[in-house]
Amino acid sequence: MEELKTIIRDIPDFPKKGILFKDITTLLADAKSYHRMVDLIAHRYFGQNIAQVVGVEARGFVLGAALAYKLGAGVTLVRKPGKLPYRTRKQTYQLEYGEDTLEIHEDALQPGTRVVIADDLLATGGTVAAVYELVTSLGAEVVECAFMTELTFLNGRQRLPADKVFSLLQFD
Ligand SMILES: O=P(O)(O)OC[C@H]1O[C@H](OP(=O)(O)OP(=O)(O)O)[C@H](O)[C@@H]1O
Ligand SMILES: Nc1ncnc2[nH]cnc12
Repeated sequence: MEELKTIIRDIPDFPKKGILFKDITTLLADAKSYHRMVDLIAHRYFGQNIAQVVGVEARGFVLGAALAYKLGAGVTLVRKPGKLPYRTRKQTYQLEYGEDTLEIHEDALQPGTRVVIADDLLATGGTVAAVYELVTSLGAEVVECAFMTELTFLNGRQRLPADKVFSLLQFD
């Protein structure tokens, strides 16, 4: 895991002064590291009847789609406002460096569908808490929220039930 962590690049003061941005593009571009990261996360959910992976725009799509393919699941998109064409549910939230809104199609998930929510990074947890709310409001069952990386010092996991968070790489 230490090897995977070193491939992630730190960018100070992006997108705002005081934020240390974890740039995962370097990990994604490295074929061996990207495949290893996806394989390690997917392994956790084999045999668990995951029907859908919910990917969070935009970086969450890169993990979510690969994970869904490995698990034989479908992909459900949670997108930034105004991008989904059909009727949507919306949730506004705070994240480490601002405020945003996310949307899901109101017919995207059937009640009882077993889902994994996938995103690249857990920081304050505002984003994933909003996605969790959207997904559960449709009646789906969240098996777990899976992240490539977690900034543990921001305590984002406290925004979710204790048994619903998994991150592959942690930064203290
Ligand atoms: O835990 P939080 O404090 O909510 O922050 C984490 C979120 O921030 C980033 O998304 P961003 O909104 O920057 O979007 P992007 O994936 O489109 O770059 C990241 O991909 C997570 O979704
Ligand atoms: N520090 C950070 N680095 C990368 N993505 C983020 N999303 C929220 N906080 C972030």
